[in-house]
Amino acid sequence: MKAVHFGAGNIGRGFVGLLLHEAGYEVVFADVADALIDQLASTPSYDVHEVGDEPAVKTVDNYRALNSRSQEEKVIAEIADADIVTTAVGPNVLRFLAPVIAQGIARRGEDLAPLQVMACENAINATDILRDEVEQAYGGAASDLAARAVFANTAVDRIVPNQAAGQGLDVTVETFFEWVIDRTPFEGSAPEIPGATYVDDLEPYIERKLFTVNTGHAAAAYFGSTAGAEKIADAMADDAVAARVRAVLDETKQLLVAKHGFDPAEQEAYVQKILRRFTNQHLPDTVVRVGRAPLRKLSRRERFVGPAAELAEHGTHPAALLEAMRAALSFSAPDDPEAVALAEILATQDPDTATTSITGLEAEHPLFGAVRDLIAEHPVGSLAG
Ligand SMILES: NC(=O)c1ccc[n+]([C@@H]2O[C@H](COP(=O)([O-])OP(=O)(O)OC[C@H]3O[C@@H](n4cnc5c(N)ncnc54)[C@H](O)[C@@H]3O)[C@@H](O)[C@H]2O)c1
Ligand SMILES: O=P(O)(O)OC[C@@H](O)[C@@H](O)[C@H](O)[C@H](O)CO
Repeated sequence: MKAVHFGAGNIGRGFVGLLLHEAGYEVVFADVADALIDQLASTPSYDVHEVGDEPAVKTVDNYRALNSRSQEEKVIAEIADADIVTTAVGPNVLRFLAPVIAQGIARRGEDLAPLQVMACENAINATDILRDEVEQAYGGAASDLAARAVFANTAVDRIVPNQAAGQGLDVTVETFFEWVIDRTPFEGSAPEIPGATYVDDLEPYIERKLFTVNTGHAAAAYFGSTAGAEKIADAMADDAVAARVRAVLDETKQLLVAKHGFDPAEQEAYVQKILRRFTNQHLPDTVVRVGRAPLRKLSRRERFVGPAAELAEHGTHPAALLEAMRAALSFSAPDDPEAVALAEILATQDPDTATTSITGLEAEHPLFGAVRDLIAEHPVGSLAG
């Protein structure tokens, strides 16, 4: 069994690659980072260090590595007879993978089972986004594509920080993980991946994950950054930050319970567990990594505006989520292109225009005015701190 996995970064090596390896797949890592691919190609194994209450070390071997830019033809050939394609590259990068995946699918022999494609990104229905791009790039008929490839949405959860320099290919991760996969597209032939959970309706799970883990995580990063913390665990050790994060998760809990019918006690236990994960002092995770790409995180269907908009539509003023958005608007990370672009938007666009360009909210939306007021705190001509 062979899997082609795009994105040999933190979650690629520390989670998806590991689980596919443990499921018995030979993993072909495809990435554009030259040094990383060279190192993977010349190293027979790497270790995943799980840190926390029950630490463990897992070794990943039986993999190969290709540069998906300079060795594109080889990647296409690998996809042509692979069983699975997975990605962990970031939602905005998926469109760049689509032409390669489409060509690989087009070259598959008629006798092969459909390629199983799963995007493992933090975004609602990331695999649908990838499928739409692959459809556009695919030369043949849509029915032909549907016969050759199956696309399933997933929700992946494991905190994998940026790795220390000098650590080589080894990855430090938390012990917790969850991989929830939509079973329905596979029509009875879902891949056997020990540790993965199959469900018939992914929406509640992906929303619960994104609007609890990622909303809370990003809130901790932005409140923590404002309070001067560098690490997420240190931010959460600040009682004022922890209380504000908790208030944010109270609001998303209200939405998730009302919308998806989660049992309130079960959701509360989920929240508690996640808050504990954020305090893991063994995990060297930073506010800069977790707060990365603030424009993506402040966009319409994402972890802040998504739940806040739905609460506002149902008459609830999402005060804590708005506080988190206020902190996000001031997020300063000079090496993060989106943080720089956000500051530029705030410094150059009037509040109405900036509200639309940052959040995608419609001017008549009940949340628009409250977000506009936050944005108006950054007068045109100033640069966000
Ligand atoms: N790190 C986590 O805790 C975590 C957990 C769950 C989900 N995720 C999601 O997984 C995805 C990846 O996150 P990460 O933390 O591993 O990031 P990362 O930056 O560590 O890894 C991304 C990798 O993708 C590669 N890449 C970029 N463009 C590419 C391209 N065109 N083709 C092939 N490879 C390309 C990069 O070189 C990098 O190695 C994101 O969507 C993230 O939200 C991350
Ligand atoms: O990857 P992002 O930028 O969408 O979000 C940053 C973190 O919140 C995220 O990577 C978490 O560590 C992960 O989603 C945990 O499962």
